[in-house]
Amino acid sequence: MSGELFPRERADPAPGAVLLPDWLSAAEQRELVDTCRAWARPPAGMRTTVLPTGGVMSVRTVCLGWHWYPYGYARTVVDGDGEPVKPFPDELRTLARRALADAYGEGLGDVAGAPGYEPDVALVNHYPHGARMGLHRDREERIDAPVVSLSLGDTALFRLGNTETRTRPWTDLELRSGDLLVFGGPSRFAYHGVVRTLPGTADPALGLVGRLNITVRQSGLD
Ligand SMILES: O=C(O)CCC(=O)C(=O)O
Ligand SMILES: [Fe+2]
Repeated sequence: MSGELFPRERADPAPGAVLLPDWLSAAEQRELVDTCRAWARPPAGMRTTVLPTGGVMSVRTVCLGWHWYPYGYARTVVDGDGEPVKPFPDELRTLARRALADAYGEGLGDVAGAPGYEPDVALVNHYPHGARMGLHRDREERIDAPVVSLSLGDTALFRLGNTETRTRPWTDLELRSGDLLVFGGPSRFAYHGVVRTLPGTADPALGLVGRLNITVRQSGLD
């Protein structure tokens, strides 16, 4: 982001987890926000998710490729309008492969599922002011290929925990617009969540109220 005295640096908060700040250019961010708007439109558009406990998630979500619901994947929006999920776009496949190459570099060959990455699902979450996401694991996927996460809009306070428990140790990371976070290898099934977002921190030129997060994944389903 502009106004930084020193460039924000790459971080390796846990084995297999890599944060690349400002990975997306301003133009790429604007384009992705526009594309997310198109994905969010019905049919199979952005919806509110109700958990089996009856709780309502504070983010709103649209899925591509496979529809995530608590807790599984389907080809149609089984907990919404029932329409077929929108296809997983080639542009996200290309972007996610570039993300793994940049995050892991020469170590890519040692990360489970990173060589030959074939992502086929994306979850696009919109965080209005006040939204958060409790600690959870992304575990509806059948394989351990990395998750690629892109952040747009308001800054988030993201908590990366451990694979065993919902409790400490964890590392809190600031995810700003344009940041890339990859979690694969030993971090693939780590607990994680969004503690809060910081309203009004996005560049107004992005034209986005709140925060968007895109996670790209490989489901292992067919
Ligand atoms: O918004 C984020 O940064 C994380 C989203 C997430 O964990 C998920 O969609 O499963
Ligand atoms: Fe997640």
